[in-house]
Amino acid sequence: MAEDDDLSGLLAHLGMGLYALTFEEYGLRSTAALPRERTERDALFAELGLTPNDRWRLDEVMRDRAALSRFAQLRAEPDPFDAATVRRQRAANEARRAAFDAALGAHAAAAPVARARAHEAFAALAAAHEADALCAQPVRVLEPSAFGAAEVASLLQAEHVATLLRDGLVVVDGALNPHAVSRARAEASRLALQPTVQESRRVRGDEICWIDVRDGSHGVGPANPALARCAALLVGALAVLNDTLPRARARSDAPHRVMLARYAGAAAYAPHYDNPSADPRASALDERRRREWTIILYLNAVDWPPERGGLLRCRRADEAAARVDIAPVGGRLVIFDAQSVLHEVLPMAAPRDERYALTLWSVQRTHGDSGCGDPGGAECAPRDPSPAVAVLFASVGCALEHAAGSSSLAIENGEYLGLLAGARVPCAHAALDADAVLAEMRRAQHARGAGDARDVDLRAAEEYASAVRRRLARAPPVDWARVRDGAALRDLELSGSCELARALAEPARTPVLIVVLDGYDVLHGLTVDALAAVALARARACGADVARLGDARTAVRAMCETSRVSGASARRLSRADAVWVPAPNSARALRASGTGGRMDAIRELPQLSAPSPAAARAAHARAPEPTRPRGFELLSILVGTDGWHFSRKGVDVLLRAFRDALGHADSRDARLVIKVGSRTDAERLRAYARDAHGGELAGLLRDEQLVLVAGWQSAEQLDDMLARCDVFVSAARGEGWCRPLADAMALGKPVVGVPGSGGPAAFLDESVGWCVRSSATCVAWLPSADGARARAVAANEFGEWAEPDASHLAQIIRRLYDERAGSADVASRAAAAAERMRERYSAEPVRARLLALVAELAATRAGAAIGGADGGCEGAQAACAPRYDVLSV
Ligand SMILES: O=C(O)CCC(=O)C(=O)O
Ligand SMILES: [Fe+2]
Repeated sequence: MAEDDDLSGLLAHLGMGLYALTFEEYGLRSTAALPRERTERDALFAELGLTPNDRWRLDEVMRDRAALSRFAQLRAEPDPFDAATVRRQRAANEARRAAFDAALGAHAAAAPVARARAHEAFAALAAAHEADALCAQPVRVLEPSAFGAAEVASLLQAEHVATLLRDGLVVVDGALNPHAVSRARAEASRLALQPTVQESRRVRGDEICWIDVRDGSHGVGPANPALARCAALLVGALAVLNDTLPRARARSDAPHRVMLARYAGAAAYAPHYDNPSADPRASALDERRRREWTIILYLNAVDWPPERGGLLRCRRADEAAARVDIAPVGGRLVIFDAQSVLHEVLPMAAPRDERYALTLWSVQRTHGDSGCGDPGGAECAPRDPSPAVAVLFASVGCALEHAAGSSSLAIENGEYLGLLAGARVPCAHAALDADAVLAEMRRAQHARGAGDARDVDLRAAEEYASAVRRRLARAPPVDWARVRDGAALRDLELSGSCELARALAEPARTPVLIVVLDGYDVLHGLTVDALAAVALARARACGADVARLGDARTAVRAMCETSRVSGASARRLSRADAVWVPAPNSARALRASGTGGRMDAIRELPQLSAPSPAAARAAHARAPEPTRPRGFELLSILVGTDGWHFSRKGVDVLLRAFRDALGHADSRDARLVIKVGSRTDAERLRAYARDAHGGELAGLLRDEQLVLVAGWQSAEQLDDMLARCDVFVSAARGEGWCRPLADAMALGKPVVGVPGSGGPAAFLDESVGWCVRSSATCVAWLPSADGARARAVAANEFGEWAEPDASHLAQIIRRLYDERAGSADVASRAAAAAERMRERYSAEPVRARLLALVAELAATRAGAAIGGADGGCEGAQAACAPRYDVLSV
């Protein structure tokens, strides 16, 4: 009965939550969803074993509720916008509400079914998170280090390896002397460790950080020599193991980092496999699937008795009965098969006790990896050749943005190219001519006839092309050398003798050319087909094989800063074979915009946030200073201050919150530094601060608390600005990603941001920064910088973005100012931020993701949809005919 009660109680209590998720699954946006109170929700989440990521998703559902109540208010308020817009908005909201109510009715009638579905949905969520874990497990394959191997060789004997192969597990004691163990433990106890975000505390109670095997450093922190020595021991153990394994057994590689874990008191780790390949829910993309051996070194007292607890309990997969409990004795080395040994960590007896372990997971070699020690050996049997892929990044907007003084597209293209080139994938970059693309659009339309022009908005394309023309005429030629990783772009710029053409000419294999276009161009009116045709013509002009070009696949890198884009833009995007977006909010926005068939090929490709070593050092030198002789600096970075950018970046909210928090006599040493685009942008913002709201903000200018930095800043200068500030803040309403926020986190800066704005929800939460509360609001160009109430937009066109809570932001700013002498909380969130960014968005994980996407695209037949229900092609014709005619330009 208790169970029944439990169930119905849970259902009554959770019922709405379950509905919410089910609705979301159906693409319906729900209102009444989860318990209102945060504590209640947290209890519920804990009960369901949900991770913080799940919570974000569910909280988003909650925000929908806020959106609807805001719409209800709108109805009562005098029209803030023009009457027709509001009428359209209301009609859309009524329709949404009606759809929701109908669906709610249907689901209420089928509560048990809903519950079962919700469980499925949770399972799917869990699986999705494991896919996300791809980003959390970067792998850089090193040559097995010689350091440590010699000492390990005498330790790890042939009989140990025999035991390992027989039982899947071996324990080697005394791998490290007690003195070295206690030095490493002392270093470990000084590091800021964090719970993992993937698992709930119930599954896994330890706190961890990743240690660089070269110098024992953690994030941007200093080297830890004793830990480095332990890491070298682990790497050495792997090298010896590789040397001793029989020929038939595959070798595996050392990772570039090892995991330090601390368990305190009752913290435990539920039974699991370190390599989840056998788990049907494990995502195919989960990098943990590549784990071969788990090698653990314990850093505890050398006389740890079993009664003290904290035992590692292992079971072989095939012999459930053969259980072995291993005490975490200092200097003890445990090696086991990551795929077949089920194991758990038991709690310790004393609540205040602690236990440290350093773990290395060796990485299975994949097809095409180099480093195979014995080319004739059985483990080196020939494998499937990797597809011969060449990748061309082509963009109009890249040059345009550069000309406008903002270089983010150029930076990103440069970075992605750098990553591909580093993996020896032939690639190139082409800055396209907007007028050529426009001409191709006209030609194609003429050829097709006017009937097929649904998504072709020639007028928008013409406007865009002429904006590009005007801007480029005024700007100096693109100087790639000034762009971060510009060298990669410059060297790879498509030119007379290009590597791309050579790769495509390779006769032995069928190469696949993947053209990556910028969503920016497509959103502004250019079509994927026309962009691709011009890009391919460029490739042809430098000697690429025409017949093979026609089979090119296209991917568009796109992001959305609102919860929808126009239907026409979305349809244009959906002409690509895949759309790569930085974060889930863009995927949701595109799906919500009715993009049609190919939109199941939306994939996440995060941006890279890898600070230059100099910036990382500068930021680190700045962070722990106990006193701040030069006051307190809050930094924000904007693209521009025209109505759209001003509103989107929440500049009004930021200024107000800063004034409320720190515009007082006791905090005049605080400055808000805002980096804007051009000098005009700076002037506009200055005028706003002087005049808006009856001059309430003017004091910030008078007291020099508001500092504006305008004009081109090189990547180094931007890094330097980020490194120098005390806190980075974004008050944005809508973000596709928010690169400056991500970069500041990667530098280990305390950051404040608005997860509700979209992109930042992918990487910002309370464990790594400060989150400003927000509620959903319809997208409108709110009061622009020049004071005019500019355009309001039909909610149906752009949907919603976030309205940050200015008083909450002010509270956070004040608190960070008060704690600027460096509280443990500030330091630990900042360190966790650096670690998270390194785990997910440094070169290795982003490269792995990019390569996986390229491989996925290459594996599809031309014209076939990726990831579609049938996985087949859209029509026989599409599958057989080359997708593109190649122009002769
Ligand atoms: O610390 C241990 O004994 C094992 C920890 C573990 O199983 C893991 O981190 O995967
Ligand atoms: Fe484990």
